[in-house]
Amino acid sequence: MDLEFRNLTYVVQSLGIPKGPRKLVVKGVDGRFTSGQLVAIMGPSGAGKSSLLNALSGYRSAGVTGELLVNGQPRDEHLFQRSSCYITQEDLLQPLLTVREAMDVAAKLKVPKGLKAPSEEILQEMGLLEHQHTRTDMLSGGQKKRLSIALELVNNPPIFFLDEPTSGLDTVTTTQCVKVLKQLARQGRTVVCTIHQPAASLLELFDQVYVIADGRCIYQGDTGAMVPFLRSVGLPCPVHHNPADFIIELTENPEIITHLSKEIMNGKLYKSSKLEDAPPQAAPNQMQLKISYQTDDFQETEIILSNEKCTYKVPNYEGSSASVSSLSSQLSNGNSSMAWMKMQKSDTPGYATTYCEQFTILLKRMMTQIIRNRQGLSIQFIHHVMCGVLVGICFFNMANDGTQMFNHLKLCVGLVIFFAYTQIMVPVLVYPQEVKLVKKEHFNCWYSLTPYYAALTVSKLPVQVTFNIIFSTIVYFMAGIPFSVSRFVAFCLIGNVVSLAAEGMGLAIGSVFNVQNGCAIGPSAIAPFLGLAIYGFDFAHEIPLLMNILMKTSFIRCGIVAMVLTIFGFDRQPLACNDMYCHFAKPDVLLKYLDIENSSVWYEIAIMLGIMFVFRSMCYIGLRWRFAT
Ligand SMILES: Nc1ncnc2c1ncn2[C@@H]1O[C@H](COP(=O)(O)OP(=O)(O)OP(=O)(O)O)[C@@H](O)[C@H]1O
Repeated sequence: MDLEFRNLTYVVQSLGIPKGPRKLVVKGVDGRFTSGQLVAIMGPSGAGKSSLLNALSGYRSAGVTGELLVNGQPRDEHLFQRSSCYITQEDLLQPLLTVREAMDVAAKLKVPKGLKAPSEEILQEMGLLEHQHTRTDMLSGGQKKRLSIALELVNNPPIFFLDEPTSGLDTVTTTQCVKVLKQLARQGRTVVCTIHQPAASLLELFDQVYVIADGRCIYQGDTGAMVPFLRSVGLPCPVHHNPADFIIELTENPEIITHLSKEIMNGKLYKSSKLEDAPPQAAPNQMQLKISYQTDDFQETEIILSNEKCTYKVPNYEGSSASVSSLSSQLSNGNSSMAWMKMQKSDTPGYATTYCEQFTILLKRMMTQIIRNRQGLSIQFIHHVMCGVLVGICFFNMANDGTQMFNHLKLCVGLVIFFAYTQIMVPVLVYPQEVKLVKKEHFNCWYSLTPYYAALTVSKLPVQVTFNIIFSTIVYFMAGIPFSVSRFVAFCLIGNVVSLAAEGMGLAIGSVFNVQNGCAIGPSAIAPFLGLAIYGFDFAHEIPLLMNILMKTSFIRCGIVAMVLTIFGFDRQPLACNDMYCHFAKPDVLLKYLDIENSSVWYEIAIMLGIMFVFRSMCYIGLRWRFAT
């Protein structure tokens, strides 16, 4: 597939706020990347390489304007997303799975039922077959990079975008990696990657170079034509100097950037080494270097030479009905686009599998990862048991003592805070990395967000609920709360609902705001809810209406009220009184004193579930919105 862009501009909000200052990072560039070519986007740091790649691939869409054409036709975003893949600079691989398992999950999600993905061949080609039983987190940097490529190869997309695939790799591994990319390109794919400053030997492996500086294109053309171009504009590259180093050194001078950008018409021109290599008599003037593309209609592209015109038909973007025998043969015989067309036949628009299949595959993957995370499980187990025993010791056998009214309240508040803080830490620690991974997989059309979100919620429940029940049981019996089935069930249920609501709040803040910072502020976001809860137990004064309404939004308050109602409700008998007079020995007195005698445990739990639902919906919408921009 040929990719063409015209007057491409990318504007970002410098401070990340909608009405904040804007910065132009890609400045109306043109260019064209053809199938079968390995293209390097080069430039100094901060030039806009990643921004250009993100804009071209669709990984970023907010702030991008300009014309994007695929095979000469305007780009259909959904179709393009399905036909391309984006490999991030960071190796985002699912942890705790072996190479083979990761490949199998990718194949199940990306290849429609009935078609067999050539996982074995791909692993063989990528040199990973002997490491197929190694866990992804144990692989070396180069192997991780090759696995990232292998995972995307299972459905054989015709366009590959890679952001700095060689960063962090040594020279030998870098060369191996670029050779793999070259092989992919030779099989008929369009492979575009950003690269910092390649060595001369590495640069030669690229077919085409696109150099960007200060958001403008300063060179576009065949790799071999770069030095002659620089010579022709009065900037000869010294002999024995690496051309990549030389052109990047030139960008230190803003005037040279302007000069080169004008010469290459900000990417409208393509420098061909064939024309450069042509004998002087075949090039009577320098105009033959200036080639531009014009599309009169969606079927033809005109290449205008100095005074001659040649026209060629572009292949049809929407597809072909040609049948192909087997996918693996297509992989090796180079008919990448055809193979891809065949892979896309599925009942679910946009995805190779149905939502139900996606949910099942993802749930299985998540459960496997949870079970294999022995260290995490052990830490959680010890944490819950230790905290349960400590809380139990603090309030040992107090639950039936009519003189301990304040300690009873402290126990209820303490329990709710424990459940809230324990769960809100989970998004803080895990979510930022998880979101990056999901964004990559979702963007590369592995699955939709809905089944992912459903699987995420369901997969965590068994472990979360089990640990909460362990903690609750220890506290319940150590504190000496009288046993009744309904009281015990409500006691355990409250803990779980509070923790789910707190986790939902952490996820919602993380999704709506920046994921890293959002998750980090999650724990402090509990504080206002706690404040409202404590304010609500103001025995002396009338609570103003506004505060009353705000208090209703505090899931912490709901949790505490439900906890008090559980411990002192359910027809509880009067508490033991070892003093002359115990004002709160009768449970009804305490409930009346707290002004909650008319409330019910199930009502408070229902409100908490409602709040949890709102938080989790916010998280889902926030994620959707983030991924869409
Ligand atoms: N979301 C953003 N908000 C603010 N500035 C941004 C954003 N994205 C990119 N920029 C700015 O745009 C410019 C280009 O960034 P980009 O990451 O594309 O550069 P790069 O050429 O890939 O650099 P490097 O090689 O160092 O990764 C930089 O000055 C960067 O600070």
